[in-house]
Amino acid sequence: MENVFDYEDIQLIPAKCVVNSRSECDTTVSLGGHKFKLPVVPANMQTIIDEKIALYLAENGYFYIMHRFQPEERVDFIKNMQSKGLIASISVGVKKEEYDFVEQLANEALVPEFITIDIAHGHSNAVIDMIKHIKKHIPKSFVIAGNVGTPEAVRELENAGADATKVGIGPGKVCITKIKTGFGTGGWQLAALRWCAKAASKPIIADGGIRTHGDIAKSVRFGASMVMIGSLFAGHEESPGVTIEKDGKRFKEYFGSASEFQKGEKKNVEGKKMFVEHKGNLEDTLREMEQDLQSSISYAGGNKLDAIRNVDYVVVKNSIFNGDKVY
Ligand SMILES: NC(=O)C1=CN([C@@H]2O[C@H](COP(=O)(O)OP(=O)(O)OC[C@H]3O[C@@H](n4cnc5c(N)ncnc54)[C@H](OP(=O)(O)O)[C@@H]3O)[C@@H](O)[C@H]2O)C=CC1
Ligand SMILES: Nc1nc2c(ncn2[C@@H]2O[C@H](COP(=O)(O)O)[C@@H](O)[C@H]2O)c(=O)[nH]1
Repeated sequence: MENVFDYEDIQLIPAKCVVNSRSECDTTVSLGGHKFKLPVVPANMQTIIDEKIALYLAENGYFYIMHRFQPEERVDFIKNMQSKGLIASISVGVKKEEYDFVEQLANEALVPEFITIDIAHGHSNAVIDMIKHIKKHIPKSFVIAGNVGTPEAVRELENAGADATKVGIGPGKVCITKIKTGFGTGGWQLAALRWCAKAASKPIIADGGIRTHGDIAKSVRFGASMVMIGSLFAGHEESPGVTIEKDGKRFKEYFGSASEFQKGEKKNVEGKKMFVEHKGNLEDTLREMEQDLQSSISYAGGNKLDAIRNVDYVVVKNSIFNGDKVY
C-alpha cells in the first residue's frame, strides 16, 4: 500500500468562494432515503449515546445509531421512536441470540429504518451471514455492516447485501486493538478510507480517529458519506457515564466497547477507559460542528457538501499542528 497518510498529514486546498456568508452552505446529507443535518453520527457506544440522546438527535434531524449493549430494551426502543414518527436505528451483534432477535422483529412486524452490525472484525462469515439473515427477514431495513479496513471486505459485504459499510479498525481514541494485535487502520485511517471508498459502490461510513472538526471535511473528501465519532462526543453534560471532579475540573468517562468496563470481564479486551474534560452541552458542539463544516464547504468553493469531494489536497506529513494542541 503506497501513499499512506492520516488526518494530520493532509491539508485541503481552498478554491474560490461562491457564497457571501458561510450560513449559505448546506451541510445536509442523505442516507438510506433519509436526509440528515450533518454527515456525522455519534458512535454507537454506551458512554456516547443512550435513549435520551437518540431521541434528541432524531427529533432534531441528526442521524443516530443506538448501541447494542442493552439488548432487551431494543424492541421497546424501536416502538417508542416509531410511535413518535422518528426513525429507529439500532445495532446488532452476530451471536445466536441476535439471529433470534431479528426473527422476533420480523414476527412482530417491526422494521427499524437502520440496522448496524457492530463487530470488531467485520470481514467475516459471521457478518456476511447476519447481513443475509436481516435481508431475508427485514428486507426494508437499511443495513450498515462493519467494521472493515480493506476494499475486498467492502466488496464482499456489499455483495452479501449490505447497504453501507463502516471503515475503521483500530483508529479509535479508546482502542488498543492496534497495540494488542498489531493489526488495523490506526495511523493510516484516512488512506484506508480512500482505498475502501474507491472500491465501494454504496455509501461508506468512516469510523474512528476523528480528532478535530476539520477531520470531518477530510473524511468527506476521501469518500465518506457519513462519519462516526466517539471521543469528540464524549464528556458532554448529556453523555451517559460517570462524572468525576479533579483539581476543580469536571471529567466524564469514555470507555471502549471492547474494554473490561463494557464486558465486565478481562477477556479479549481491545479497549480502554479514559476521562475526558467536561465539554458542556451536546447542542453547542453540534452547532459548532455545523458551522465549521459550513466553513469547510465555503473553502471548497461551493455551497453544498459535495463541493468538498472534489477539492485538491497536499500531504504535509504531521506538520499541520506545528506542535499546537487543538482540543
Ligand atoms: N472498530 C474497531 O476497531 C473495534 C471495535 N470494537 C468494538 O467492540 C465491541 C465488541 O466487538 P466484538 O468483540 O467483535 O463483538 P462481540 O463481543 O459481540 O463478538 C462477536 C462475535 O465475534 C467473535 N469475534 C470477535 N472478534 C473476533 C475476531 N477477531 N476473530 C474471530 N471472531 C471474533 C466473538 O467470539 P470470541 O469473543 O469468542 O472471539 C463473538 O462470537 C463492538 O462494539 C465493536 O465495534 C472492538 C474492537 C475493535
Ligand atoms: N479497538 C476498539 N475500538 C473501539 C472500541 N470501542 C469503540 N471502538 C471504535 O472506536 C470508534 C470511535 O473512535 P473515536 O476515535 O472517535 O473515539 C467507535 O465508533 C468504534 O468503531 C474498543 O473497545 N476497541
